[in-house]
Amino acid sequence: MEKDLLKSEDEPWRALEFYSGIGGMRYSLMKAGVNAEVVEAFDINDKANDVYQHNFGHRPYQGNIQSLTATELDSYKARAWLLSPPCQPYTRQGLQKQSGDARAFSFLKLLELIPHISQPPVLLFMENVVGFETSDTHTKMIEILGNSNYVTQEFILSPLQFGVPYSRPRYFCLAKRKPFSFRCQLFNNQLLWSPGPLLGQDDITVINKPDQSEESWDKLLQSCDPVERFLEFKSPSHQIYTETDFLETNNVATDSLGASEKIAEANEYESMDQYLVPLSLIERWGSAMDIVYPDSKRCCCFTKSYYRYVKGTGSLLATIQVRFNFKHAVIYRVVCLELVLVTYFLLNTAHIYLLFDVVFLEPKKKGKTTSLKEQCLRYFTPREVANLHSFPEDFQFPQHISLRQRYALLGNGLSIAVVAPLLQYLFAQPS
Ligand SMILES: C[S@@+](CC[C@H](N)C(=O)[O-])C[C@H]1O[C@@H](n2cnc3c(N)ncnc32)[C@H](O)[C@@H]1O
Repeated sequence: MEKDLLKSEDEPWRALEFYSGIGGMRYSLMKAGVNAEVVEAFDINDKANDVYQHNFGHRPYQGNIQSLTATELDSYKARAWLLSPPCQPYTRQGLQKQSGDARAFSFLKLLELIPHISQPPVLLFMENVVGFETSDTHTKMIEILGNSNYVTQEFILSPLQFGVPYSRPRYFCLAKRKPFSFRCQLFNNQLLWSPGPLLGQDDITVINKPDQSEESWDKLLQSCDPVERFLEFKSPSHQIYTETDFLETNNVATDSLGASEKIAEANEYESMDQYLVPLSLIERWGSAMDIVYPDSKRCCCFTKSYYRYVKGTGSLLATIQVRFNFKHAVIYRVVCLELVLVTYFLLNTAHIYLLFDVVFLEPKKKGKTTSLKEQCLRYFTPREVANLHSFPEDFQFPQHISLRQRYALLGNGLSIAVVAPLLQYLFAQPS
């Protein structure tokens, strides 16, 4: 084995975390339990860096990754690179300018530096949106990695495949520099849609695209926990701190200065009011909303525009379950019809026509919007989105990060439930 690839067994892998955001990759590395340390993280966004610093006690290098040089990268002596570059150049909703999009330049620059680094990384892990795998950036990445002696295995996986009721399929590229190799080499240079290899299933059938039949979809969803397990507020009632509650729970002397500011602060994030979906939005966008219930086994991907827009940015939670299904509709009409007939025989008056209207027209008038209004729709809270991204309980936002910023940072993030086993698989050495 080349001298520069060697490291003693108990020496941790030195890793660089590019596009570190709020630290999803670092949490995944911790969760994976591999012997690795992040020696530097890089992000241009100061708010993301505030959150990172708050949780890890280290402020990432704040600057444009595009301006890093081969000499600077060499100086970290890092053997593993973890990257989650911007997704916008490849998203279906975007312009799909791919390598022509300025937001792709820094990643392309890093790739181009690899052949010029005296000790290029031994392990490389990259995350992006589905769509990246057909882009010209992907072609370029595979070409550079191939020419630089790497072997790759690629995956498209979603938290749903790991028991989390959250649909967020993402593309992942795992690369190892030869003579390092993957535990199962059958999957070299393949795109896999199954977590099978991560679970030790080395069956060649995992290479096939997933079975999209309703039956296999149902089976997958049934293996997920209900959404309820990820909620911080389980009851529909609003939870607003009173001054006494706050003072009691925080052991604050009643005469202490600044208590009311603290209450206001607590209210800002503890109150449910701010999470309720306004009726005007329900009236306008109700039919386009993705509504889930506490017992649902799936919710939609939260994007960085969640809470700013309701359409296509993530699911909303119905806190009061009023599901008017076919069975209920039949029972409703039978009961009402009996009522009409009884009334007719008892009263035999013109009011009967009015009752007929109620029985037969009311359910039709009850459009989706009406029933949505009754369901007390609310946004998932940032903590709940973090839970669905499998962030640890001790992850926190510093107080000065606004609600919108919290959603935006989380929307850029990744699923630890998916990334941790992938990292475990990448860092494992075949015996
Ligand atoms: C898809 S997000 C990655 C989020 C991260 N994995 C997490 O867990 O939060 C991309 C991140 O890259 C940062 N970024 C984008 N372009 C950059 C550049 N040229 N230099 C440094 N950081 C950049 C953004 O600020 C953003 O935080």
